[in-house]
Amino acid sequence: MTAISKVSQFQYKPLHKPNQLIYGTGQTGVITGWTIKDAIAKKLNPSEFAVVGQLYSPTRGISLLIRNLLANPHVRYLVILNATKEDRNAGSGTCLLDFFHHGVEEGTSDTGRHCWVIRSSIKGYIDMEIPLVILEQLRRELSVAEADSITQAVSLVKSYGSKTQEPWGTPLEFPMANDVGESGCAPLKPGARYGHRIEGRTIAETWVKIIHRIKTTGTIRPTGYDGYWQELIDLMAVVTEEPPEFYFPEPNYLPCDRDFIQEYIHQILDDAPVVEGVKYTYGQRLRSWFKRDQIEQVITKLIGEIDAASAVMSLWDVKDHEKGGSPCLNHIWLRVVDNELSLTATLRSNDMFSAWAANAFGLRALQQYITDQIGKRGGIQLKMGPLITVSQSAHIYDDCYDYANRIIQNHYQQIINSEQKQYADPIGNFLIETENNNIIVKQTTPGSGEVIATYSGKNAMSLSRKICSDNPSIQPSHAVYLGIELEKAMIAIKEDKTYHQL
Ligand SMILES: O=c1ccn([C@H]2C[C@H](O)[C@@H](COP(=O)(O)O)O2)c(=O)[nH]1
Repeated sequence: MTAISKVSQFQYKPLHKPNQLIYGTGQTGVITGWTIKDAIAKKLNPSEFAVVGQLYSPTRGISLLIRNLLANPHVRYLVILNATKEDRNAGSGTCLLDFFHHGVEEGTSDTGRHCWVIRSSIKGYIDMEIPLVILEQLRRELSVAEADSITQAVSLVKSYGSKTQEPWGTPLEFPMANDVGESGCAPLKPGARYGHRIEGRTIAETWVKIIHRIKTTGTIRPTGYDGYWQELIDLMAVVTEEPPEFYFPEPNYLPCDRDFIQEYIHQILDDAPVVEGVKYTYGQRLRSWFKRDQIEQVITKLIGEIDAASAVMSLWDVKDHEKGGSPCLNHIWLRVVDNELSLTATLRSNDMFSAWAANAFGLRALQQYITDQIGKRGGIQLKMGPLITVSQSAHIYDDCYDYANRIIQNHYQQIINSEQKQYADPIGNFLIETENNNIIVKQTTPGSGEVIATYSGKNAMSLSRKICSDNPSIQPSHAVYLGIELEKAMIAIKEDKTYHQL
């Protein structure tokens, strides 16, 4: 191809995942894995890149990426960032590089779908609807480079940005098989669609539980962005003990890191000028959009009236219906109970895999700021209460399913096991004894062990049912344990043996 001398502006037109990409007007596509796409985009001028996106899944994501590249033949360069351990673990960048270096062969996916299989040690598939000759052409026409750090990726993009080339062909689009996205990822278990409650000590722990809940019982629905997501409606997450310095697991399996969060917190706490074409920031909505500083308002409100149930901040503007890109975080409410300040945030739409953790860290920083300011200015020393998020559409996009499944596989059971060992059911404990051929159950408070209810009877099933109906929020593992113990007590009475609670 001949280089053209005039500076060109290209518009990237994605066929898939438009909402998850960052666009520029250049000719270089930048692909990251776990590294947040914004982390690289913010170091570039939009004229230097065509698109920046995160590729999570070699088995589903690469095919969509290739479809997008075929629809945008002005993209002549690719920079694939394989920077972190998580990027390399995921393997999607490596598999994509292998596609360009070694090509594909005909085969079947793990679920038996006929497809192109990438010649790579990592499983990666491309839809059969794309002809081989086109894939071969794409491999020839694009210059592909791997970067092992953000700095290297940025300098590669900048070096490509200085060259301008003609598009290698005309945009191409290929049919999608109907089953893409919907089949093979049906919820594993039936369950309620509305109003789940999840609690965890830290954001990291709560996140794993959220991912598990949505992946196992969420409903699969079209996203409106050429894809599918799995969704629960009105999912409440309660984070009880996130430490002030924030907890990041080692190695960090969250889709955000400390550096990203340090930057992100400013978007929530600090005002930002309104710039045409630039989306809202939460800080702007809170500090100035409505011509009021709402953060200041709630601090003043609570100092003046610590029991106020009206410490509200609103981010939704009624004009948001008139244009796209409305804020996902809409309402924040603060409440002081027993000298602790809780913060409840309502998000109309929440990407629980990629965005929730960052949203939660940002909100926790806001909660900390308000707690500190009430202390400093009002002399009222409050403890940090829980952070509560209510995610109305709580979803996981289909291109994150592979990662989500891996997170569940690697971390979920461990978290549940350690929780179950703590026997910390907020409804308290049950002390079981037998007396005169009766089972006696005393319910005690979790803290001081004060007896708050006594149940007695001969039948384990009736007693279990009564206790569960009186305590509907009993933890499932606690209920199971209770049932087993009551049954053992009943058998001991029948066989005239001594019963000891375990
Ligand atoms: O702070 C944010 C901002 C965005 N999103 C996600 C939710 C949706 O998946 C998508 C926004 O899409 P719309 O609802 O605006 O179309 O981004 C979040 O989860 N948190």
